[in-house]
Amino acid sequence: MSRPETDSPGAGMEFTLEDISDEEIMRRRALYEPFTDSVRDLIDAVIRTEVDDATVRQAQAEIAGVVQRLRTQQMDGAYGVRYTADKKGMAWGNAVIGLRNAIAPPLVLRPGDDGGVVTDATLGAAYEGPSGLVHGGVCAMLFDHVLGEAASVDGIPCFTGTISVRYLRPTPLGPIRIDAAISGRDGRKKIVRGTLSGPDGVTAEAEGIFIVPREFEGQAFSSWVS
Ligand SMILES: CCCCCCCCCCCC(=O)SCCNC(=O)CCNC(=O)[C@H](O)C(C)(C)COP(=O)(O)OP(=O)(O)OC[C@H]1O[C@@H](n2cnc3c(N)ncnc32)[C@H](O)[C@@H]1OP(=O)(O)O
Repeated sequence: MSRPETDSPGAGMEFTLEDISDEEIMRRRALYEPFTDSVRDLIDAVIRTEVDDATVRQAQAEIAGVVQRLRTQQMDGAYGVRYTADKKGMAWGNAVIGLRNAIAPPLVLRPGDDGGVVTDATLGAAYEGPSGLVHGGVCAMLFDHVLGEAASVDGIPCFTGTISVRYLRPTPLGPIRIDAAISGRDGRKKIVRGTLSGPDGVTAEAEGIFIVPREFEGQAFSSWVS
């Protein structure tokens, strides 16, 4: 299957116009959300299963059959960032928020009290680094996206220029929360700070410089459908 029409503000930064109705967005969400969740379950089951060797081999053959069936009709390349004519953004392949990406937790963001953004998620066995703890790279990835969303509150997507993470204490696997908000602005640059918390409080903090790429100026999204 070919991709929808591409609007190309710069190399490797394409947004793709796919003007579908709200009803069609809802239909796709209703179809793909449980589909992606079942693959998330599969990832968790593969990590934690203790069945015998024959059962593992049989499961592998069945999974290969499903993959073959799905690949009979496939888009070229990655999903991309798509948008409707009224500028609703759909980053459904995104590694952190992607509706169709089973490796995304996925994070669902909401406005914070301070003009920033907040998200709650549960990180299971697939996000492990040290035993029973969240991988440091996963923490950095989640910070990168959530701080980026906080920087993009006016609808114009910002790119990460620089981000630093201070790991204060280990983050246990399980429920987490991230809070982020803009702490300073300088032209196209925004300074954003955030915290990652587990059940016993803040475990890591991050600060980043997020920049509106010149090519994105004036290209605001109205909302982000995840
Ligand atoms: C509802 C919708 C939601 C939308 C929600 C969307 C959320 C998305 C969050 C995703 C976050 C990501 O993963 S983004 C993907 C990871 N990041 C990237 O791939 C970025 C790759 N780098 C680049 O594309 C570029 O280098 C940019 C865009 C960062 C900057 O390029 P540029 O625009 O040409 O910048 P330039 O004119 O040279 O400089 C502008 C100013 O920024 C400073 N500057 C430039 N680069 C950097 C840098 N890396 N770190 C610090 N500062 C920098 C310069 O000193 C200058 O300051 P002064 O002289 O003016 O003081």
